[in-house]
Amino acid sequence: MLHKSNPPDLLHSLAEFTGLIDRDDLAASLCITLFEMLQADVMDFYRVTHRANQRPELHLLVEFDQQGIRQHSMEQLRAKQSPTPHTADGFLASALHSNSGLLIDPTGLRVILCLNRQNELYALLDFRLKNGLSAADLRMLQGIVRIYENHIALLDYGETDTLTGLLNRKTLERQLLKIVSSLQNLPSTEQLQQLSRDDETNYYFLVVLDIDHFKRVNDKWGHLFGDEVLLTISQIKRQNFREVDYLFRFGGEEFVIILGPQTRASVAMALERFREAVAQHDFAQIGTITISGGITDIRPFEVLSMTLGRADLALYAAKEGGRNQMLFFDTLPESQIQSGSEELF
Ligand SMILES: Nc1nc2c(ncn2[C@@H]2O[C@H](COP(=O)(O)OP(=O)(O)OP(=O)(O)O)[C@@H](O)[C@H]2O)c(=O)[nH]1
Repeated sequence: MLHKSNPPDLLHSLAEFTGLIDRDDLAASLCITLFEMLQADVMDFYRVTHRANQRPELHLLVEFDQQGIRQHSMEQLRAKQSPTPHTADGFLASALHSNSGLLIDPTGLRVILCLNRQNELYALLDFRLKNGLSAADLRMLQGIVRIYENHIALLDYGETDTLTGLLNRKTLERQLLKIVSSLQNLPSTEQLQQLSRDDETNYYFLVVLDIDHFKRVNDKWGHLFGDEVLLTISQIKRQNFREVDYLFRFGGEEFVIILGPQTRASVAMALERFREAVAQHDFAQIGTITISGGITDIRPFEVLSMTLGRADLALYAAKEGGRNQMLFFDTLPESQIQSGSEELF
């Protein structure tokens, strides 16, 4: 039985969460709405991530019980270097593989809601109740889930670039801010501030990518062909990176990727694989296209323009050095950094 059956209160809660644009805040707000509405003992919100040919992974983002609410973000979980997915018990595991929107265990006191995004499982809400739910309660729950899913779809629409479907520039600023904030709360902040990078530690990296001689493509084949190249490269990018990597179209023919936390070597490997996949792709009529990239680590206490500035310097060096290559900022000679920094910072 619904604990809070007062429609104005429920409407107020719904209005609150549809006013939010941050997905972590949205998850917490949904939990608060439902926790207040149901006679729940415990409520857990899991984000589900997918990788090609692997089982979906669960990440516990919100825990709510009689002690209160504990909220985590994907960035916090990753920055703590504990991206280890949550181990699912039997009921959670069955929810991961079911197409149903709602699962109720035989006692009627444990319920899992499946939240979808673009026909893919996006999150699971697992709650334990004091009393079972009536048919009317279930319909109400399903309605709230649909409002949440529609809101996520609208947020996606506002955060993506229409041509490529990648995240847009506005979203990059917000995402970087979240990562930088999660880094500055770590005990190892000092080490992350140091300029030199070791091979074993995991860092976040930002990469700026630029299509080589793209103007020639537009000039020779026209903008429609140019747009097709942008689209194809975005698709190759999606196939080569994980769902948890952030892929942005920064503007025109420039792309940004945020990777991590991972080692320098694994970033180099992923980017090399992507560079090769583009270089080996046969672009209809046009033939071969290559890309260049500049890579830098993301440091605590810095703003986007500083991170981008370092990556841009490395990209510039990659172009100067013959294109079709990815360069780390910290491999540039001091003279190149000095002269570039004067222009950029
Ligand atoms: N088709 C298409 N072209 C775009 C878009 N945005 C930017 N461009 C084109 O991208 C080209 C960028 O050219 P430049 O910055 O001069 O550099 P480039 O030819 O790529 O050469 P390098 O970067 O030095 O290798 C210009 O011709 C822009 O018009 C877009 O959305 N669609």
